[in-house]
Amino acid sequence: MNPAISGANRGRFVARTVRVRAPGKVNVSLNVGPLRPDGYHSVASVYLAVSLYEEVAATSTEEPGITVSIGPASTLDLDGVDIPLDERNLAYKAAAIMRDVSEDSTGVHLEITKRVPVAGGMGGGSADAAATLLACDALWNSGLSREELAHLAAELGADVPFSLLGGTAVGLGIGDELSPALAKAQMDWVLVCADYGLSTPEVFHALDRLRDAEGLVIPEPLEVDAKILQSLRKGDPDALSKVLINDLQRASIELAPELRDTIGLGESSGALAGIVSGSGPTVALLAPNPRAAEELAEELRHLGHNALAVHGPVPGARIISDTLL
Ligand SMILES: C[C@@](CO)(OP(=O)(O)O)[C@H](O)COP(=O)(O)OP(=O)(O)OC[C@H]1O[C@@H](n2ccc(N)nc2=O)[C@H](O)[C@@H]1O
Ligand SMILES: Nc1ncnc2c1ncn2[C@@H]1O[C@H](COP(=O)(O)OP(=O)(O)O)[C@@H](O)[C@H]1O
Repeated sequence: MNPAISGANRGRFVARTVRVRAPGKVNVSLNVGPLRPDGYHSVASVYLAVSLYEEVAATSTEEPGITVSIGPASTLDLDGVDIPLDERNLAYKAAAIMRDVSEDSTGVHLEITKRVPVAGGMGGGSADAAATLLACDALWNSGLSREELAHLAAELGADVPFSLLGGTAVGLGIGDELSPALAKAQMDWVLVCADYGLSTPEVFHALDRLRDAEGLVIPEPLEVDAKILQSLRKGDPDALSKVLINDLQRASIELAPELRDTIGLGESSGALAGIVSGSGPTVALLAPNPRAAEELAEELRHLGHNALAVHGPVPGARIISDTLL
């Protein structure tokens, strides 16, 4: 039973806050197949969870309903950035789904601490959804297994199951059919964040247009290059740098041509290789070691870029505190 309405507290509402953090991701490889009748594209991707985290604090409220706010500890400049706080917010949607499957649900307020660039190709909204699923599961004692939560996650978006799982994983289907992959060592990256976003569906459409114009037909089933998994398994950044691939990259560059320069600048400043993360516009630069990543980030910041050293793999969504107020 929910501690807020149990035992000594019966009859008196006691609010409880469950705080969860969930990572953003980089697609180390992303192969994209043809457009499917349901509007999605089949993909084969290797996801890597990186040390840039969203946090969701879910607080039970006596008033029924779901409310969402952006927390003051957010590190993004959110001026002019469009994050809906109503039922269109992915965290709101996740809480609504959990409410439907929980017997002991209450009202809930979700405070999101945003650190992953919005519409940046790093799955920030998906991390909020994954964190909210886990937080509401705890808050309402729903007792769902990780597998059941992953099922609900897939209803919320292609990237949401991975933020729940974390680590390194191969994603097939639309990216939601996950198999964990081994990664022996941490890889070091520098994320170069843009001050604008790209719409994921628009980037997929741009790729379709480019391929149609070329008459390019992608054979299926899609597969992940075994060399990607070998280099991750060995923890060999040099080998990994030679096989990074993102089919969406040229579409992102078509919509935001300066991304090509950002990758070039990173590579000429010491990165082993650079790649657009997912649909972009965040650029992920692979560094040979943690120190090189810090130095590269510093150098790029000096040149006026918003650059951040991170590492991965890191774990998926985790509860970090659970407090009765
Ligand atoms: C491209 C990727 C790579 O990991 O990440 P982002 O760049 O968004 O972070 C993902 O495939 C994005 O996943 P996610 O952002 O969860 O997508 P969803 O909300 O489910 O879908 C948004 C829209 O993107 C397009 N979409 C998404 C996934 C997919 N496999 N094929 C698609 O065509 C569809 O137009 C869909 O309506
Ligand atoms: N919790 C949320 N955080 C960020 N964006 C959200 C959220 N909920 C809905 N959105 C909408 O989803 C879009 C894509 O968000 P995001 O997950 O940050 O990007 P991406 O799909 O590129 O990884 C945003 O432009 C925003 O309008």
